[in-house]
Amino acid sequence: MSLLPVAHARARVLDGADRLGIETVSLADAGGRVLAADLAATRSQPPFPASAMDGYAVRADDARVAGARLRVAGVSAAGRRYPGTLAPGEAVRIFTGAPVPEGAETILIQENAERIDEETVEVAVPVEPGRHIRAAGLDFEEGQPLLTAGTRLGVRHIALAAAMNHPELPVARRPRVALIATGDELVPPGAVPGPDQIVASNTPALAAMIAAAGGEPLDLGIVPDAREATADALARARASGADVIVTLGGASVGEHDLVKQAFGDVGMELGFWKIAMRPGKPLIFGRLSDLRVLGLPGNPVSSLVCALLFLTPLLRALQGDTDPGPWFEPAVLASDMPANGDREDYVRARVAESPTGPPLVEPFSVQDSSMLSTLAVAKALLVRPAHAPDARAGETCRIIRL
Ligand SMILES: Nc1nc2c(c(=O)[nH]1)N[C@H]1C(S)=C(S)[C@@H](COP(=O)(O)OP(=O)(O)OC[C@H]3O[C@@H](n4cnc5c(N)ncnc54)[C@H](O)[C@@H]3O)O[C@H]1N2
Ligand code: MOO
Repeated sequence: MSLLPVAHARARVLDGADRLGIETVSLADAGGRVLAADLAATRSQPPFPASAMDGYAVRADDARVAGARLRVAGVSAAGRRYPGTLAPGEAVRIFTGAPVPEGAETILIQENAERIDEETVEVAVPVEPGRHIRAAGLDFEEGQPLLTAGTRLGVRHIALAAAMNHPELPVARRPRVALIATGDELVPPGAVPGPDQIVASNTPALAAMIAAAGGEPLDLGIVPDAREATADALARARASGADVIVTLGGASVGEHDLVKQAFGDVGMELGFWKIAMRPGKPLIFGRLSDLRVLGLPGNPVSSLVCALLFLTPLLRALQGDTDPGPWFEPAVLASDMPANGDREDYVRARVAESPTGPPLVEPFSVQDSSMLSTLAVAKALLVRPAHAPDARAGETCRIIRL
């Protein structure tokens, strides 16, 4: 049986995935959330012509020659404008961000002026018209649409939204993801493992990945390798209000790999099982009415690589993110690579940046899917397409940054 290609598998997981709902959050809570509506400026910025420098607001004709003396008629400060109109021969002391008074046409910076006394300033270096004045609306105009629905809000977007005077923002509801670890051998971090046991590392890793992708992880603990216990955990996951259920382990073909059967027990419609990917071949995907269910392989690297390629794009799509990833970049092979088999390979690699072109990528020599120590220091996954012929150092390739 030929295995399902990775791109087809991802298309099935993402099929119909759309924003789940909208809620309003304050700017302070908006970081990392996905904007759910287009946002227009409620005001122009700056709302008035503003000085970009500390100095003197003057008429253009009054500042053309060095030595000209002007009468200081008043002060315009940020937040408190000079109320009058500048007459010929007058200057107004002005500060950065302050409204430029009526009649003023340029700003003489204070380094180029000499204050003679309380009432008089002298032009030391002449200044051309229009210097250091920010026109009203230079940054943006009232009504201008500046942020679009589907944008994941970072620091810069929050700054802009605040400047547009939106104290709260409509954002996508966070998808809830129930996590179920399966395996008789697993104990939670911090417990004392028995002689045949290991620490379940996948749940905390997945929880961190889910949170970083804007989701809400719900840890439903570890269940033993038993079909009923797994089906029972799936029922609990459904009852918890999860949007996505993720199981960890038990996806493969051994007698203790019961997840697919348990999915069947609770009525899951199978989307696929087994894909042309290394690591991650036994990945399971299905649907339980509105819920999406991903059965990730238990090997820690397989689990995390599958989550990176399938779960995080799904979570982003469920927030209406217009660019859900994964994101590939060009790179250059630092060493030769053998021909690839029938599974698309995601190879842990080091990356050396190059000042002149794409980065150089160097695969780790050992790629066992149980090894978290190399995953932790890898900077990228090098993507080798299925059936790729052998490749030489210097050839281009694609990577996913970690
Ligand atoms: N005869 C075959 N055997 C296997 C095949 C196959 O096609 N034929 N596929 C292999 C591949 S590829 C993978 S990947 C693994 C995945 O198997 P499972 O999803 O059933 O995973 P488990 O057997 O439950 O566990 C595998 C491995 O990972 C450890 N594990 C499990 N859960 C966790 C966790 N939460 N945290 C840390 N480590 C975990 C577990 O102890 C095992 O060592 O199957 C191959 N076998
Ligand atoms: O595909 Mo498994 O995930 O190779 O180790």
